[in-house]
Amino acid sequence: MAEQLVSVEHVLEKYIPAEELQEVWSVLYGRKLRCLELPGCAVDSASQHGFELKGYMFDAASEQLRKPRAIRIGLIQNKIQLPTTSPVAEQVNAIHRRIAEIVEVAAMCDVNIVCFQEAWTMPFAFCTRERLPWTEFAESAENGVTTKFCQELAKKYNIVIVSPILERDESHGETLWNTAVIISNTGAVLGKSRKNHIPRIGDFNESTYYMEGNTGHKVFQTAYGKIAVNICYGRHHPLNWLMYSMNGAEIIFNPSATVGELSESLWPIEARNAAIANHCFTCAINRVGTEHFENEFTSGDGKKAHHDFGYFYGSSYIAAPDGSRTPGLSRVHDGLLIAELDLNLCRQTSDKWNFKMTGRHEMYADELAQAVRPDFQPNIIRE
Ligand SMILES: NC(=O)NCCC(=O)O
Repeated sequence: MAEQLVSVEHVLEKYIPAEELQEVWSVLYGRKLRCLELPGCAVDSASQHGFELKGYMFDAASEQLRKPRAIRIGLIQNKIQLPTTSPVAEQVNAIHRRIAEIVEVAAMCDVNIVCFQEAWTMPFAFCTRERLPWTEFAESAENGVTTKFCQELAKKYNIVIVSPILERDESHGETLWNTAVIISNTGAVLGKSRKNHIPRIGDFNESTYYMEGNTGHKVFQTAYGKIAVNICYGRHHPLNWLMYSMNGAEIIFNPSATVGELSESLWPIEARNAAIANHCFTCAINRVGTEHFENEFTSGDGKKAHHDFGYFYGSSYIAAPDGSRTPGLSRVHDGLLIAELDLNLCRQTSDKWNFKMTGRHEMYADELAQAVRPDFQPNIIRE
């Protein structure tokens, strides 16, 4: 089998002549971002623990009345640590240990907010449709072992943590949800945001496991800025991004689990477009690796029964309101992507492009209200 491409950026850097590379970066990525100088101890630790570490800076123009609002965010992408047949508690513990190593490096780099990938404590077993053992990975958002683990890290490092888990909601008949828990830098659980849109495509048999979210489009005021979480498949829905932005999100995280054949060509477009359209920063995070399941499964799409989803292609990246973006993390390795953002760029870009002012939302609201009615007739004029 041919070796997997590590990243598109590697190929560009290898083959584009140096004198043209800068312009190619600008055309493809908006502008060439400055690299962050990261402390030697962080670089050493990332290399010792075998994960990629990259850092970039999105600056903004200086203003007379507002100070820069520079904060650092970190996105973590990773493989599962143990085979999917290992005992559940061992799998969870092993992933906790891995994430603790990476968060420690984030803290060395003065990261203020860190976000993990979708359903980060478990293999993405929702392809299988089997209940046990996968539903055993579900935990309380308020006091499950993973939330407690994150609370300790948050307090230790004074860091906000976005922790997307499979949630078991004991107050509502043990209902399962796909939920991001937001843990404040004080260690308190600030709240939770559930996945609104559930995929019904290919092997993504997720509706077998959990329900469409009922938490709307919450925005969380953290010590470092206003954040929201649009989980995975929600990135295909422009109105989902829009509503987080309407509630004032300055950064929208998009923790995901998606595979090459299905979505890799959409990946660089969707979160980046959302950053542009909504005058905010967006953060696309995807897991890496291929996860093997003991029992074969099919998905009613004519494909022969198989044991895995295919490869999760990583490529996590951050996009800014002005359309610029970081290079992606690798398609194959665990990694930590750090960016320093000046949040003033959100309003500066909004004042320049005026998408919020020119949005005509009242017109869409009226037309959408009609379009969802059972007696709706499309507005088509015919001769
Ligand atoms: N986890 C998830 O929603 N995946 C769906 C596939 C995709 O949106 O690319």
